[in-house]
Amino acid sequence: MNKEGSLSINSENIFPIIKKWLYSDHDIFFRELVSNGCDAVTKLKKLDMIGEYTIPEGKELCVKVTADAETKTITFTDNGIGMDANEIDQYINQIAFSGARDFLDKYKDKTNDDQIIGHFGLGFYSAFMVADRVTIDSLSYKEGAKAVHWESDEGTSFEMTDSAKTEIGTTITLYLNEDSYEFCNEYRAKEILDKYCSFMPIPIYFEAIKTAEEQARIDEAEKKAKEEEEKRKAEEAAKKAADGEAVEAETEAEPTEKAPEAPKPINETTPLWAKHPNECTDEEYKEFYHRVFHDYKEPLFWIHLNMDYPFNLKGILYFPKINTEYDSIEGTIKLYNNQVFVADNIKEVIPEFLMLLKGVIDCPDLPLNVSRSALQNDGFVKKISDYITKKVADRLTGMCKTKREDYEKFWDDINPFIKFGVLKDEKFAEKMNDYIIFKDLNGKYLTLPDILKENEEKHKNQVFYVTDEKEQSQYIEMFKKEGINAVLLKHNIDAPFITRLEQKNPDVKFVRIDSDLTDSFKEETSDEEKETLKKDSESLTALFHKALNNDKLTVKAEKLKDASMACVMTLSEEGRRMQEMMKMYGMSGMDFGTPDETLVLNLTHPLVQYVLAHAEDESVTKYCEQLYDLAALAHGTLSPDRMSKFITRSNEIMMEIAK
Ligand SMILES: Nc1ncnc2c1ncn2[C@@H]1O[C@H](COP(=O)(O)OP(=O)(O)OP(=O)(O)O)[C@@H](O)[C@H]1O
Repeated sequence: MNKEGSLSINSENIFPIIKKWLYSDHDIFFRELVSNGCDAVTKLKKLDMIGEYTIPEGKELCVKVTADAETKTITFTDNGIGMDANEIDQYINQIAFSGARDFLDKYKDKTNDDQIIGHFGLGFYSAFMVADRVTIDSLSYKEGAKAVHWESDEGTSFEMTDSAKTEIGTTITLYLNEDSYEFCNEYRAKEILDKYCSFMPIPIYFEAIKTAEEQARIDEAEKKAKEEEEKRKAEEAAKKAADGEAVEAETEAEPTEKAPEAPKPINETTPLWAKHPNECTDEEYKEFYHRVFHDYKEPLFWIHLNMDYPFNLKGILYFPKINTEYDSIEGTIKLYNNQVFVADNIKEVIPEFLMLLKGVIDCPDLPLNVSRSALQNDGFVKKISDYITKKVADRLTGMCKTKREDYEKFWDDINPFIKFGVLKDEKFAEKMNDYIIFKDLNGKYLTLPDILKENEEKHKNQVFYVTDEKEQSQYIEMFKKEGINAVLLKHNIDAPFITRLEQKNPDVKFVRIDSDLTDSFKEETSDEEKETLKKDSESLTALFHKALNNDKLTVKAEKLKDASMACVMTLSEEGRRMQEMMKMYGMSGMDFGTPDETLVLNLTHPLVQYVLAHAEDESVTKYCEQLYDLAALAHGTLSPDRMSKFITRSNEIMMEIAK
């Protein structure tokens, strides 16, 4: 047999397009060719099942990939169904190439922003991304079939002749072009196979052949190591002999040559997600998590998705443990199509907030050979995404209802995720509404209605919160002394989250613990005293403005119950939130001035009384500066300049005491 033909593809048009398309993932040819091999094996197994073919006893059907760094080739061999000359003509010469051409025609004008998900659909043709010359040797399972050799240079014309292949199946050989030699490197090839093929349904074996030079280097190193070991032993024996110790003849038998271990497939043909949840143990879930996500920490818990109808979807979503409250949370959702890896974090299919989790989703029904924008508008895809969201919400609310202890235990880790979900997804928000809890100053968890009820009497519809336990410790102490509760809201997500809560509950107001001093902290004052307070406030304001050379600072005099505190700084809630928002939108480089600070001076404290009584003294400036800095320090840090002045001044004050 000898057949030649033209594939009627204009390489000048097509190659630049393909190269552009696959610029970032040239490596997908591994996936396409290995999965073609798996398909061929699956088909043969089906024929065996329906009695049209009998797989010889003991024969393992598999795919073998060999990366040969010496000859710069990669071969993909399967012992599946095989193809005869007609089939190659039909599937490769016509369908494969026309398929690739259709694909390119359809997408050549699209920009990179609208990429095809995972580049599905290029199939066999993707081999030409990395190889100038590709050959196929195939023997069909059909009785009396003749083996065929097919080859093509550049992918534009082909030649078909007889092949010497004797085993049923197909071998595809890629003669890599110079730009693509990296793919026959053992480690690179293995890395790509791990990425795409780790869970394909047929065993895949990998073999690497080193270059002659590499092999010679390895042999040389082994020889050297052996010689050194022998030299060491001889020296040891000589030393013992010199010391008069009897030198025992080496009784140890030479280690018997170990039989070489049978090669192991690189993949797991039945991944955990494909099993029924009842058949999986906690240990298996954890092991899978560590292995797939390279996260040494234990996951908190997981959700096994297992759906057959109305669409087929399987997967496992893990809630990861977050290292510290400052960790940015970034998950990975790996998308598979029938155990073939497609890509990570496809936001068109997986709701954005779920991308903070780690997990795998396998959905064979997904239309993957379409562009991203098409996926986004696809009703079916929307259903999938809604289903996943619902499952996650059900699991969380279920846990809150029946295992409240667990829910509270996980809350610190999972709350940023839930809050992000509430902000991003209205349906999720609706479901989670009654299951948002808040940790209070005593470490107890309360719902919003619980907190409002607690505060009903003195602070109706107000929720006090802490964002930083260290910086706000002075206020926490005050709150605790007065028996007023507050909740911890320490994550970045909390700022937009409480804004949302306020929008949804217009009566409720969240105020940070340091934003104001409510009447609860002040002594009761008669009208007369109020008058004096007002006057004192005015005098102190004038005094501090002059001393600090700052007219803008708001100064207030109060009679606080806690007599041990001379002064406190408060920051207006609104001003602070506004500033935080600016920061979040990346406008932090701009100067927005200090947020509305108020220096509250405690008139029950002797120091404040002293300042008031000695307004004319020269030393009073120092007192004012020191009080102002102390109030600011209790609330965070000072600027470097202010800090050095503070230290110098503190030393001076101590020197005065020492006099
Ligand atoms: N290793 C193989 N063994 C048997 N048949 C094969 C093999 N590789 C390819 N084929 C045949 O060639 C056809 C075309 O392959 P190609 O990879 O281009 O597209 P596909 O696998 O059908 O689709 P896609 O890869 O886009 O999902 C296949 O459908 C199959 O019939």
